[in-house]
Amino acid sequence: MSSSQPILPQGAGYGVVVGIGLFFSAFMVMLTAIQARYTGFSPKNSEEFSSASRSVKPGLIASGIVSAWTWSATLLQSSAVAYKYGISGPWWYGAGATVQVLLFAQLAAKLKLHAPYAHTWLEIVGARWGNIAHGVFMCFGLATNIIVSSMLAVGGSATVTDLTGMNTLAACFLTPLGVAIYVVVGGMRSTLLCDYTHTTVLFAIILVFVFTVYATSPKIGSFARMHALLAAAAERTPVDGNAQGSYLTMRSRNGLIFGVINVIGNFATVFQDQAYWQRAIASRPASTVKAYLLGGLAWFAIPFTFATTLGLAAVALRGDPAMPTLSAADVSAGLPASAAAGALLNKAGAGILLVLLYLAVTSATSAELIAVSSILTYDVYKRYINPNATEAQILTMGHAMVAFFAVVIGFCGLIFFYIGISMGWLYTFMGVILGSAVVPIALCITWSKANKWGCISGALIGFCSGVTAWLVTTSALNGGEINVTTSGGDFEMLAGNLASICVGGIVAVTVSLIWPENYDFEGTRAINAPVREPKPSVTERSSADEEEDYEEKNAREKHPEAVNVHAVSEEEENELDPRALKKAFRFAAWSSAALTLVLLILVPFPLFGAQTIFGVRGFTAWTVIGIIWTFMSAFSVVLYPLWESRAALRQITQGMIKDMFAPGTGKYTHSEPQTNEDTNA
Ligand SMILES: NC(N)=O
Repeated sequence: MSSSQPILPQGAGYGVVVGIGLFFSAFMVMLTAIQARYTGFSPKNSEEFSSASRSVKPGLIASGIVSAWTWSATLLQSSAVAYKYGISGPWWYGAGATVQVLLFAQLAAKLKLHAPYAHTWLEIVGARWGNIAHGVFMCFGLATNIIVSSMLAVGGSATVTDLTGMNTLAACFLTPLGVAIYVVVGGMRSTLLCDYTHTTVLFAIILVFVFTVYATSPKIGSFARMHALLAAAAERTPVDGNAQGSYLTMRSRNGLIFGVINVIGNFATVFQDQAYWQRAIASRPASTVKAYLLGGLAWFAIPFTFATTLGLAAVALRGDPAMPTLSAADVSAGLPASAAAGALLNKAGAGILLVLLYLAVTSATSAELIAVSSILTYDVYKRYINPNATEAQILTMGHAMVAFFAVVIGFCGLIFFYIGISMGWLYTFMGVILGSAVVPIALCITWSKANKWGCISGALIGFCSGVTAWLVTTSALNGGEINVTTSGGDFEMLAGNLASICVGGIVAVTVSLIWPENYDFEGTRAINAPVREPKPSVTERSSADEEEDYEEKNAREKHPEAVNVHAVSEEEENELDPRALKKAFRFAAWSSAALTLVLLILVPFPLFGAQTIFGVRGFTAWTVIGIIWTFMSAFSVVLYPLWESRAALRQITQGMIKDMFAPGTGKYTHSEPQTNEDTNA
């Protein structure tokens, strides 16, 4: 790790790692109690625990997407590629991992259309294609969760060790265990609320670094000075493969290679990670597409602006007495950001980076824990072990699996630590073993003609091709030597990623075109579909029914903006109207395709082709656009969720005030009207 002594004491490491876990556990207990008392939602119900009763509004879902998609790598690896390739690194990291979330909006729309009551994406695969497909794709799904969680553990623990000297293994185990406590306590809805608080602090800290680097730091302090320092760094050590060796150009061969790897790897980790399906499942049908488009666009600003700030600062500060020398292994471990934070702001910089990192790690880990718990509960326990499981058994299993996976994450971190695999290596490797299932999974959910055996064989043959291409390229380029270092090269990983996703896609599509299925999705629509009791006829209506109607009418008159629980589910039922969902899908398809074109082609390639080296004005404009984008992101995932939940917040506040002045009167009762926004509380 970096050559200098840790900037913070070990106690700070334990304090943050254990303290954040305990703080959020206490916060969850409080939120859950408030939620149960004033809104009527309680995670003691398994539907509420795993899918927040499918009722969450788009701002909070977008915030949850941003939070789940902000990994340790989002901050550390993006800064590492800025450090290695210059300004193209943050662009390729941000754009190359945003488009998948935008495109996922299409899958989310299809989910609501084809399987509105599913708990997991694997239930859809199982209902359409049976146990073999379910088993094969479950291996890909769980492998995705394990790789992502390991990356969180490995990246987070390397940085906490570097900053504080804390034992890496202790960090690997303590982080997921602390998160497991609050996930078990709160379930999906509270996890989304926790994500919201994490995201809020995350944006605040990123802006602190931005203003430090570009406005107040005596070491950099302006765009012009950063530009001059980057130009001087390129004079001393030109970047191999960049136009004129400059850090200030999008013409970067290795930046582009990283971009391609990034795009492929992140398709796998969105499309086959239950965490993103889970947010679509928790979302209200009418606003799922909006949530994913908003979440994707908001997220882009995090790696782009953070890495354009701290990753470039790490280059600019080379030679500064406070800046440690970074080896290739340090860069692969993602340490440029923490080195720059310490060099700029000393202990304060290191401290806030540590908090930032741990917020990112814990919120992404919470998403992974609840995702794996849902798969193990619904796709293993309920499907294969106890199909007649009761509500209580499902909930107990959900809790147990959260704890189990937290321990698994600790062990994965330990294994990767001992075999010397870093976060950067895992990040570029993920597409090699996961990429082959991307197209088959997308086809299963969206295309009636997708062929079962075409998709299964596509995923398996693509996997073998990816691993073979990766190893053969490693051997060919390194004189037959295959080890962790040689196999982690740019071309080696590029070959494996490309072979995996392309072969998987080509086999699945070709077989499906030759032997098309004609699936009507009736089987997937039936998954967990609620059994509706017919409304009693006028003659069968009891006086209790009439009394209920009378109360409902009264409540509506008193609260015109509110509806009761029955009305909410009626509204949700209306939102499942196929015509509206097909329209939402078309909107998702056009807008996500257009944004993908802009982010991956229209912006980077003209700059790549023109070999432009940014002058001070160009660099300033580039960075200021990132900063403005960051503010807009913060508004949409921090302020917008508050606005859309205003009625629920008012209801909770009123309940608390009532309780304060007349204890016991503020509690939510079933007959009390529940606002639309309650569903977001
Ligand atoms: N979530 C990512 N790829 O940072």
